[in-house]
Amino acid sequence: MTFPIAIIGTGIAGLSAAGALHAAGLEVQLFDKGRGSGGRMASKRTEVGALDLGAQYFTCRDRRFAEAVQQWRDRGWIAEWQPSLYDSANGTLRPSQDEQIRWIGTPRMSALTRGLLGDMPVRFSCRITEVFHGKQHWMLQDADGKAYGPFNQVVVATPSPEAAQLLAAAPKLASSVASVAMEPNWAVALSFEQPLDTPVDGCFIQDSPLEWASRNHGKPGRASQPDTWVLQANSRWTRQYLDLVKDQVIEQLYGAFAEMIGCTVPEPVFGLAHRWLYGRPVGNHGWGALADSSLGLYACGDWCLSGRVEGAWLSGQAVARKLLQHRAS
Ligand SMILES: Cc1cc2nc3c(=O)[nH]c(=O)nc-3n(C[C@H](O)[C@H](O)[C@H](O)COP(=O)(O)OP(=O)(O)OC[C@H]3O[C@@H](n4cnc5c(N)ncnc54)[C@H](O)[C@@H]3O)c2cc1C
Ligand SMILES: NC(=O)C1=CN([C@@H]2O[C@H](COP(=O)(O)OP(=O)(O)OC[C@H]3O[C@@H](n4cnc5c(N)ncnc54)[C@H](OP(=O)(O)O)[C@@H]3O)[C@@H](O)[C@H]2O)CC=C1
Repeated sequence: MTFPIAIIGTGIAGLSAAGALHAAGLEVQLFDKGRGSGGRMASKRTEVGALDLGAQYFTCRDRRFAEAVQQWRDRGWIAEWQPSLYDSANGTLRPSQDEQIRWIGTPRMSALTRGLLGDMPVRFSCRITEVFHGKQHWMLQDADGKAYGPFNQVVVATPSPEAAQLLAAAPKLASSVASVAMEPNWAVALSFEQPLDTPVDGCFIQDSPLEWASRNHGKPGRASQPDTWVLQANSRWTRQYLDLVKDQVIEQLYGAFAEMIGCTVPEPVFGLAHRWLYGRPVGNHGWGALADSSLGLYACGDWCLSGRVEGAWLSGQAVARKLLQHRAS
């Protein structure tokens, strides 16, 4: 008997895998602990509009990814962002324009994952805590003790530390997954009553607690928002202040931003902090995806390739290929 394939995680990796399996005629069932899709590409809805607190944009180097990106653009899910780019090092702010094409979801980052999800079946606000073998097939259990299944295969598309726990039924696979550590990042959004008097749309930052700052409302589709900026702390600073209360994180990163941006920065009228506990994988791996195909357990995510949107999407494609090849063999 055939049962659906469970996919845990509706970030870009999980949705890439789900789309490829669905296109191959297989039935999938998605789960996510979040209230919507996107994971680290999600946008937070706030009183000042939807804010991209995770991925800021994505670039495209792989030919297969380039084809998908063109389709997404044609469907209106993404648009090219042409920021006025700067860099800041040793307190010096300089223009740093380049030729790179940068894409963003429009009118918010999560528009892309909403589009990819389409009408595939999904259960949100459902934190899976266990993947276990029933009589013959895989079952899932959530944090409330509710069971789901049976499933023929399970694809775990979460950050590596969460995936390692879910894959405990395949110890060798779980130990490979657990070998990829992930670094945290604090992200802060600040809104100002009047637009800041600066030409900067995005800035790569060194020698500061911050590594990136960008004008959220300057991105395509977000013009109706007040002047809102997203600031991202580097992993070193984040590790040091991992448990700082949010108000203090906002205050400190506001201070670092005001020092860096080179114009008067009034008190913000809105501030929000978000901690990404598993923001960025340490190192790049050329794995594509990992699996114990004989057991029917699979894993994908940015941590299998590069810690970027493109790496996550490619990993989702790789896991789907592995699964389809095993079914065909
Ligand atoms: C602050 C920040 C800035 C970034 N900026 C960029 C950028 O500018 N450009 C770029 O290319 N990349 C950027 N990245 C990286 C990019 O966001 C990721 O590489 C990519 O989104 C990862 O996708 P994923 O599907 O592998 O994982 P995720 O997006 O993390 O998706 C995993 C999903 O699994 C769900 N999940 C986890 N555990 C469970 C569970 N137990 N049960 C159910 N669901 C679960 C989560 O809710 C999540 O939706 C950034 C990341 C961060 C944190
Ligand atoms: N958890 C995380 O915070 C996290 C952040 N990530 C950031 O994602 C972007 C995307 O990386 P990608 O390789 O797709 O884009 P870029 O080519 O734009 O940037 C790569 C790095 O190259 C430097 N860079 C690029 N353009 C410029 C420029 N015009 N001026 C100066 N520097 C530029 C910059 O690195 P450094 O700051 O010099 O170290 C870019 O970071 C990228 O910003 C990641 O930091 C990815 C994953 C997780």
